[in-house]
This record gives sequence, C-alpha cells and structure tokens, in this order.
Amino acid sequence: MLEGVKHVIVILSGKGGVGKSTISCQLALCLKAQGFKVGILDVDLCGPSIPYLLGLEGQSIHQCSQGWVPVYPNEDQNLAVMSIGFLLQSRDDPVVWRGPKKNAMIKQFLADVFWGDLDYLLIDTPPGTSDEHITVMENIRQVHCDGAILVTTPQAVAVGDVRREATFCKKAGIPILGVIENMSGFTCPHCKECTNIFSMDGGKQLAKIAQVPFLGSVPINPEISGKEGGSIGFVDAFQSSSLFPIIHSISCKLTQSAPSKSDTV
Ligand SMILES: Nc1ncnc2c1ncn2[C@@H]1O[C@H](COP(=O)(O)OP(=O)(O)OP(=O)(O)O)[C@@H](O)[C@H]1O
Ligand code: SF4
Repeated sequence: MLEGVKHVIVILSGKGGVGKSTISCQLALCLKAQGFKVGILDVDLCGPSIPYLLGLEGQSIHQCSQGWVPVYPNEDQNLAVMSIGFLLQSRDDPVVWRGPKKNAMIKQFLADVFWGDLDYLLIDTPPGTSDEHITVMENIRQVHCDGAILVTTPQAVAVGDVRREATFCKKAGIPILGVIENMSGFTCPHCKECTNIFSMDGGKQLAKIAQVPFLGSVPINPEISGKEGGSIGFVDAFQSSSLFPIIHSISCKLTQSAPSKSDTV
C-alpha cells in the first residue's frame, strides 16, 4: 500500500504535549502549499488529535476494494488523513488496548490504507519510545523511510527526553532528518517582542549533540492555540499566522534534503 508513496517521514517526540501533532499538520499543510500530495497517518492510538486539529471529527472511513480509504478534507485530493480517531464513536472514548492489539492495528494502518500516489506521508506517533514506535519502525524500515523529525521544546527535561528518542532512532536504524524546537519563545501580538519564557536553544543544543540538522525554532503563537475545531478553524488560523512562513521554510529544507525513492533503492 505504500508503493505509491515517495517519501515517508516519522514525527517523534520524547515528551507529550510539545506540539508534535500540531507540527505534523502544519508541515503537511506547507508541503501541500509547495504543490505536493501529502498524507498524514496518526498512529497515536491513545490520543489521536489529528482529526480534532483539522476539524475532521465525526468523519468516518470506508473500505474500497483496494483497502481503507483515507479522509480527504474538503474533498481536496492533495491531503489524505488516516487516524484511529475516525474509528472512535467520540473523542472521549478511550482506547484501552494491550500491546499486541495496538501493534496489530498499526500494522493494519500501514498495510491496509489505500493512499494511492503520495509525495509525502507524515506519520504522527505517540510520545516516547513505546510498542507503537517499535512496530512503526520495524514495518517502515522494510518499506522505505526517509527518516524521523524530532520535536522538542526548549526546556531541559523535554530535551533530555528527545535525546532518548534520538538514541532510539539510531538503534532502530532510522536516520534523523533534524530537530524542530517548538514553543521557542513567545511573540507578543501587541509589540511583536519575543520573550523566551523557557531556557533558550535546547533544540539547537540537542541537534549539535546528536550531530543532526537543526530545522528551526517555532515560537508560541496564541493565534493558533485553541483554534482546533473552532469557528475560525486551525487550518485558516495557521495559514494566516506568522507561523506559516516559519514552517514553510522548514518544509522547504526537508524537500531539498529528502532523497528520492529511486535514490535510495
Ligand atoms: N507553536 C505553538 N503556538 C501555540 N500553541 C501551540 C504551539 N504548538 C502547539 N500548541 C498547542 O499546544 C497543545 C499541544 O499540542 P499537540 O497536541 O500538537 O502536542 P503533542 O505533542 O502532539 O501532544 P500529545 O503528547 O498528546 O501527542 C495544543 O493545544 C496546540 O494548539
Ligand atoms: S511584550 Fe510588550 S506589548 Fe507585549 S504584553 Fe509585554 S509589555 Fe505588553
């Protein structure tokens, strides 16, 4: 099913709530703006937030003869989304599964979704290095994976967690495409002054230690926070915010550095 997918990128973070799902959606929107066909696969089985962020809650997935058909927001064929959230009755329904059942579901997600032709598939994972990660890494490695993006915040604890994630990638044989530091300072909407609420440059330090590229710093922007599923909507709020050019420059770095499938075979 991943035959028609040119590039697969896994988004990881060692710690929860650092903005991994937000960054995954924003990167997907910027890659789409660059003219690519993009898919997002949300394998955060216990906290699937992609449908919520993209205002797709309540959408259901159906099967065709080739497999599960992803959801295409506003019937835009350039963005395909698959999440366990589409299988849950309500956002409040917990997924209380043990490891083997989770692994089976992830394998099914990787094997049975009919993505068609995609330029980029972004896989949003849960925080940490759990069973889900091992299953994704094992299965992805057999197909083709460009590598992983590590998302962190500037604080020392988050950076320490991502350092473990970097070690995990090395052990799993997945290259690290780079580090994104999210919530990197707060830009005041009134005077545009940037205040570093947390300590500075943790992501840069991590990238230096892990000897991987630093992809960029993304400040906290109140214009996008809390817009998930709201009346303005996360997508519109992001596209008109100051974060769009920042993430766009990161997606341009990725498209310049990503090897093509034929290069790596
Ligand atoms: N740069 C930012 N500016 C403002 N708000 C942000 C930013 N990044 C993330 N957020 C907000 O932080 C919250 C957590 O983000 P998100 O759900 O993407 O984190 P996560 O790392 O995917 O979490 P989880 O551990 O549950 O998977 C969301 O409400 C999101 O809107
Ligand atoms: S950064 Fe400046 S404008 Fe913004 S809240 Fe502080 S003092 Fe006011």
